[in-house]
Amino acid sequence: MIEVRHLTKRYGDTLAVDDLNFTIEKGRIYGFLGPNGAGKSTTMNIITGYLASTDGSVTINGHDILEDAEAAKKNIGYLPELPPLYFDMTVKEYLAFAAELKKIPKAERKNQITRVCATTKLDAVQNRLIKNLSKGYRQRVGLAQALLGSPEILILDEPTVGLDPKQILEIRDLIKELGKEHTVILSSHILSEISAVCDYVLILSHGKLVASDTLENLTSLMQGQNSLIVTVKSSKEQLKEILRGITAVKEFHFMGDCEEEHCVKAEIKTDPSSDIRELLFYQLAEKNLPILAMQLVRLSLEDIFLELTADDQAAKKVITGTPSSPTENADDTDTDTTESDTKKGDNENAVHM
Ligand SMILES: Nc1ncnc2c1ncn2[C@@H]1O[C@H](COP(=O)(O)OP(=O)(O)OP(=O)(O)O)[C@@H](O)[C@H]1O
Repeated sequence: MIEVRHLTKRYGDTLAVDDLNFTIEKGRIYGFLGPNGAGKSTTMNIITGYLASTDGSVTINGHDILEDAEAAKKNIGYLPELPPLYFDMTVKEYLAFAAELKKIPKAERKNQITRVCATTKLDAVQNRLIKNLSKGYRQRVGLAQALLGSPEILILDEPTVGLDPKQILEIRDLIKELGKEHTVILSSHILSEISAVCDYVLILSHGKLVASDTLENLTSLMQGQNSLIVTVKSSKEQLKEILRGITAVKEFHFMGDCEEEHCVKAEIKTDPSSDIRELLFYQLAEKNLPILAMQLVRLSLEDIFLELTADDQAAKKVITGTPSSPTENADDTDTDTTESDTKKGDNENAVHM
């Protein structure tokens, strides 16, 4: 439906969008997630034909957004971050004006305006000046404008920014409703927003795509990134020997100083499906090495989002498609640990946290 290939945008020296590739399929609500400045608005402006790319292509239902702009744009309804509303017009006047700009045939305009006002629940304020509407209602006017012409795809840039909590819930409900009839792409820098509304997530960081998957898969992938933090009364060598013998241990590293004497603290990463707590307990007990503390840490969607978008390293960790995709980072980025180790004979490609 939408094919984005090698999309790149430079503003002078700033690389705002860096070789993006993704496909948007019909009938889903896509979340475009990333911190401020990640390149979300730039990408949306290019997809909707408001901005030219430096390189790469965007096709919408087979129509190139630059070469076949009119046919491509017919498929898209766009709500920009700052909708271009005319405050001195009434809602009805503004929608009539927008319908004309979209070249909707005159005979169809009235019906279309009635329909979009009903969908966005604007009936009661149709004759009010836009400047007298609340921000939530102005956002509905922007949405109504996007719905004119019955486009298959709706692209909404930060649709809830600046709204109060009640208005946010109302707009989210409206977007979910619209998702039943349209393919929706929604950008946000708020994770909870994406989790509440979308079923597929594209995470952008520094202009690059760092994750692309269903919300369900991303969540299970994240749950797979469990780690265990243990404090054991032993030497590093003794604990290393035991951890190297447990197949489910993918990697481990020693953490800072222990409060107790003669003990070590380590963070251990395991296979997604394995819980090694009991096994570790018995093996340590067999060697007379008491466990002083053990804590299972499950990463939340938020932790992963922060990890993926935190810094330039994020661009090297790409998660796409399946929950089993590797998330290894080949760089040694350990900063707050005193020593690190990986399984399988300190494989140079293996990673620690
Ligand atoms: N017209 C412009 N001229 C120069 N640099 C720009 C321009 N527009 C955006 N940028 C830069 O491009 C990068 C991406 O910006 P963009 O607005 O696309 O990000 P975003 O993810 O939408 O962020 P936000 O949520 O803050 O809108 C940023 O570094 C921004 O400063």
